[in-house]
Amino acid sequence: MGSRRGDLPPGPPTVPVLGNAHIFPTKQAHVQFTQWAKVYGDIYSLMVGDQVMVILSNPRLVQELLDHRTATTSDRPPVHILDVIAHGLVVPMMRYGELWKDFRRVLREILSREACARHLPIQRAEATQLMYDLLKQPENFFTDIRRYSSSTILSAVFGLRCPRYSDSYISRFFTVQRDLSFIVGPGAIPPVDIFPVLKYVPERWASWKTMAKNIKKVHRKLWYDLLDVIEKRVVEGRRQGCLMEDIWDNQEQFNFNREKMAYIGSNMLEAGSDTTSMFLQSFIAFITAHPEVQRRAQAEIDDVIGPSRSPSFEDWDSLPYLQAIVKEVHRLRPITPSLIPHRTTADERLDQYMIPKGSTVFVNVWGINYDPAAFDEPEKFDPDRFLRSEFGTRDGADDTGRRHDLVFGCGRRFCPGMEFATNSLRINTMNLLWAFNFGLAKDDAGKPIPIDLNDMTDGLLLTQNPYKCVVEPRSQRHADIIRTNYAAARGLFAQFEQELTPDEKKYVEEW
Ligand code: HEM
Repeated sequence: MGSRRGDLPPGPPTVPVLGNAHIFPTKQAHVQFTQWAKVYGDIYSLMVGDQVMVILSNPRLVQELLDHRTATTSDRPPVHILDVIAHGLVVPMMRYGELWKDFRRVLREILSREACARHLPIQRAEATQLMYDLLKQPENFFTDIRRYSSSTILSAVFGLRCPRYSDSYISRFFTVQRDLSFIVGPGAIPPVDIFPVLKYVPERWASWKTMAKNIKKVHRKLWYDLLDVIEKRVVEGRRQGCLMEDIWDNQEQFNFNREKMAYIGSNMLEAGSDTTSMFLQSFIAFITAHPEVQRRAQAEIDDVIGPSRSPSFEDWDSLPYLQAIVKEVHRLRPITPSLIPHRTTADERLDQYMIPKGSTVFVNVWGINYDPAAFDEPEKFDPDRFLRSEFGTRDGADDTGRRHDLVFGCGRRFCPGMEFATNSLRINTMNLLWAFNFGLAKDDAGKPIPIDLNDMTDGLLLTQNPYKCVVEPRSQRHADIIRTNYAAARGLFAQFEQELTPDEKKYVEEW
């Protein structure tokens, strides 16, 4: 146990029993994955006990294995704690099989391009509130963005918006997110997936089991409460067109019982909320730290849109420099820098190596995006690289298998929410640059406080840790248009505010 077979991809030396488990990175894994790629190559392996982990750091290899051989590379490694907490109903970590196919079929249908087009009005209206919030409380931009992304998903999925960061559903959701990230994070519970025998330690010696039970209770209560909102609305004839009402209406056709319905809603919320806000938080950090890029993007926006109206969705195609900025932020801050691992269900050969059935495969997006053989000065924030070449790569770079949407995953596990997410990113990046100047905050002595772009979160999802910046409207005219648009959006919001508490309603009236 722990040793590496001769036909596997190379990797760091192993020790008996543990293999490489003792050096498997528990923090910023993508950074270590990238360092090892420099030593062992674009395909290498790690042994964790007797489990094989393969790390791919080259787009051609990713395409060959995960995009082309999807029948045998679409499973996920087991995560016992999610079986306990969520009965295995968390789609991003769900094992490949009939249950996953049932969920995926529904997600494909309700997150299709046409379905997402139906939700554009509320996405736009929520984005208007984001601008309005930034006008009124610019110092809270970090949480304003998080409110935006969660409220947008809650609105589209449950027809239920949260006008405030502290509103009940949204804050219950954030608690659930925090608990879940903690318990699936490194070191929170013993390594039960590597040593399954640990699952059978009685609860009196395994406090993590009590913790998991408590988290499960809070989770299920939230998801079932949200489902009750939908049921009540449908029964009382107050439908408002959200995604969960579609699922409710088609539950037989979808083969969905109450539990599956409760969890599919939660899946969209969990997978779609922080991913979107984290991108926008990184985006603002980069444009604040690079004022010359910000000014040039604003000049482009002014040419196309001007100060007399706010951006419309259709403007996106006329803004090549902004498109290049968004690509560059995706390159430098991929939200999931090692994606979510896939697992093989048959032996596969890749180049000269064997990848045995049951291997866990990580895509080292970070290493691919920071590869000096592909990108000139890969650490540099340089949106122009995407104007010079399709993928931002240097002359003569090998682009086999390279694609813009790798940050959204591979093969059959490709993110089903990409369309929804992309719409949000387009609307908000246009709005933010049209409406505001983002500048460095100043300390008490009036000295600018630089943003440390290397101060990033640790965990499955990657963004900047909270930072300070000054957010100011670009002119009185811009501010007036934001206020007018927010007032106009109130009509649409009303359909999503049926279930607000009296306190929340009062807030909306006074805000
Ligand atoms: C910037 C925003 C987003 C990014 C970067 C992102 C990225 C990803 C990635 C990398 C995966 C894993 C793909 C793989 O395993 O190969 C994934 C899976 C998933 N995403 Fe997204 N996502 C975003 C937004 C969303 C949104 C808005 C939703 C839903 C409304 C969503 C729903 C899901 C679901 C349900 C899965 C699991 C798919 C499966 O395992 O079959 N995501 N996403």
